[in-house]
Amino acid sequence: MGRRRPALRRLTEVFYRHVPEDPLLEPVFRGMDARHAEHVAVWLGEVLGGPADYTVHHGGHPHMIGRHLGRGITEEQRRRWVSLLLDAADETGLPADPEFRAAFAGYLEWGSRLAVLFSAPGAEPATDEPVPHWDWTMPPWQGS
Ligand code: HEM
Repeated sequence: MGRRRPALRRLTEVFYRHVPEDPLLEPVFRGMDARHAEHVAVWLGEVLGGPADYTVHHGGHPHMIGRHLGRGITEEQRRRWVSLLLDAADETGLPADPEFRAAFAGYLEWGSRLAVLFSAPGAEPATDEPVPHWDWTMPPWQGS
């Protein structure tokens, strides 16, 4: 998935370019770290089977958890985050085959719901876990 890094970088760049225009998400990301988009692209690459660069260079799973702690992400914000990221996938021409998009949307649903849980006030999530690996098993559709 190292070869997919440029596509994921474009994805997160476009996503975070739109975030300041979004009233629900703008306050969440105000003052965000300038390298955030790049780091999230590296994270997604590792999750989707690419090199373990987030684990090796960016603090791995504990760092990702730490960046969400105490933020109190709401269901509305989570839903908008997923929706904007899927819009950015279209805008940047990420592969549109049903199998990839189903897996990608599934990961975003799963991960963003966890983000709501571990960003809640008082949550004490385990941090000593590896970066997850998302796989997909649907074979390409053979219909005519
Ligand atoms: C699948 C779901 C998600 C993934 C994979 C993800 C991934 C990440 C990663 C890897 C970081 C740390 C970046 C770094 O190392 O600098 C991060 C930070 C952050 N995330 Fe998420 N995230 C998810 C969901 C969300 C949601 C739903 C929100 C809010 C609506 C959110 C808000 C933030 C914020 C505010 C930061 C800190 C930004 C900064 O660097 O200042 N995340 N996320």
